[in-house]
Amino acid sequence: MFALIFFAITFGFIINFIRKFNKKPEGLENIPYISFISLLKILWAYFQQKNYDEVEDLVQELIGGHHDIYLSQFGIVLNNPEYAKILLTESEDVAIKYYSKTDNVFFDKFFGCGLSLTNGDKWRSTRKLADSALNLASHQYPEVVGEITMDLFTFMNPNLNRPINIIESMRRISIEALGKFAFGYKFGCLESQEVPRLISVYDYIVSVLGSPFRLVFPWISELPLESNKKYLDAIKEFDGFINDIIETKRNEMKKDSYNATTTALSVSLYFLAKYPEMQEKARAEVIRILGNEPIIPSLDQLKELKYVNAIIKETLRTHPPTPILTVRRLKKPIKVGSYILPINSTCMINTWKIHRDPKYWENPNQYNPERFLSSDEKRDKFAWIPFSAGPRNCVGQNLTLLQQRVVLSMFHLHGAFVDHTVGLTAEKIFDM
Ligand code: HEM
Repeated sequence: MFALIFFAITFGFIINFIRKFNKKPEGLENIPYISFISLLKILWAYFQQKNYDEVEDLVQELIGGHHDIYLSQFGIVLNNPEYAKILLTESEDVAIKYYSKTDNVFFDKFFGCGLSLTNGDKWRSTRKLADSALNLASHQYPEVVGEITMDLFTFMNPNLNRPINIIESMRRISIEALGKFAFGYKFGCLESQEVPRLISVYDYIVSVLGSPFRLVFPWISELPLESNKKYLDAIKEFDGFINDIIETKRNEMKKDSYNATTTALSVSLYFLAKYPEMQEKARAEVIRILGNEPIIPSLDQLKELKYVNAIIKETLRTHPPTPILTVRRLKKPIKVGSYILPINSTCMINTWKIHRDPKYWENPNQYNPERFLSSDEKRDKFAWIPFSAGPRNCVGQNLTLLQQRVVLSMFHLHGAFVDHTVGLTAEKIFDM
């Protein structure tokens, strides 16, 4: 009897839980909706390690085709450049960046209160400082990245005619560039094949943070589990390490910024290896502007590399490292198209979908840098937003673009490279 009552209560609790989560919020009835059950299907797809494109196709199937807007358990997702423009250009009085106080202990513990996570006066003053510091320093950045790329070639030299792991190499460059630039510190990633301890700790933290289950059930992080303790210890170790390098710069850097540059560079190199005709065209441009000697390009020379730049832009279009961006909480209702989004809504922008919208991009799934070369580009400015836009756009945009131009051009000067991979795709690199 007792067991029966227990079973009935538990069953009732589960049904109530599902009904509560499945219910569409009031005021948003006209927006296509991903129910809790559908969300479980999406989680299942993640669990099966489906790539980003496949998950997006599943979302589309679940909401019955392409929609400019849909509602999920995490908030309202905008898939349209005009809607993105409205949200991204709103002031803080209307749409506030929604990270500053999450309920996710795990997230807050790692990201602390750095520039990307603050709002109001604190954000304004830090952003002003960061903008001018990065602007000033960006003149030296090509030299910094160039020297590190030379170090990479020396590091690779013994294995020159053997396949190299390009993602690992780009990662080593990006970490060293960040270390040298931000802290004047050498991590030693280009001295030994071993992955430095700091990096393996960082990878572990990111893998826990990225777990879809923790996103859906954030309370898991509050439980007294061994895995939670391990995570908190890893953060202590990571922060301790950074503190040891230099105390004051700790919170100024966006801790995941080097990852985005690594992904972008790896995807570009993958496509260049896959399409030799593009590689040839890029190499011809690099040799025309830099000559045939292994040199570090100057800022002026980098500006002239139009085709290399188009490759970088096309990669950031097809594989934007932040595919869903800018979570905002509405402090006042806003109107996008025919929809009124109510106060307190959580909104985000689906850059991945916007970058592949056939209304703005011809053959959107085709990798084609040429589309960025034509001078009569009439496309909506908000159809290409890998760095977001408006006041909260990426502060490191110029820096990463410089780094990518330097590395790609120096790779072309170093020699031809071919695709040695079997079954690797840009999607797989992107999901790594
Ligand atoms: C390919 C490389 C990169 C991409 C695609 C990228 C993308 C982005 C995006 C989309 C945002 C807005 C995020 C949001 O609102 O949700 C952002 C913000 C930010 N990024 Fe980047 N980023 C890159 C590299 C970097 C680098 C190298 C740095 C550091 C030097 C950096 C520092 C920041 C900071 C501090 C913010 C927050 C700005 C603010 O809130 O005012 N990023 N980035």
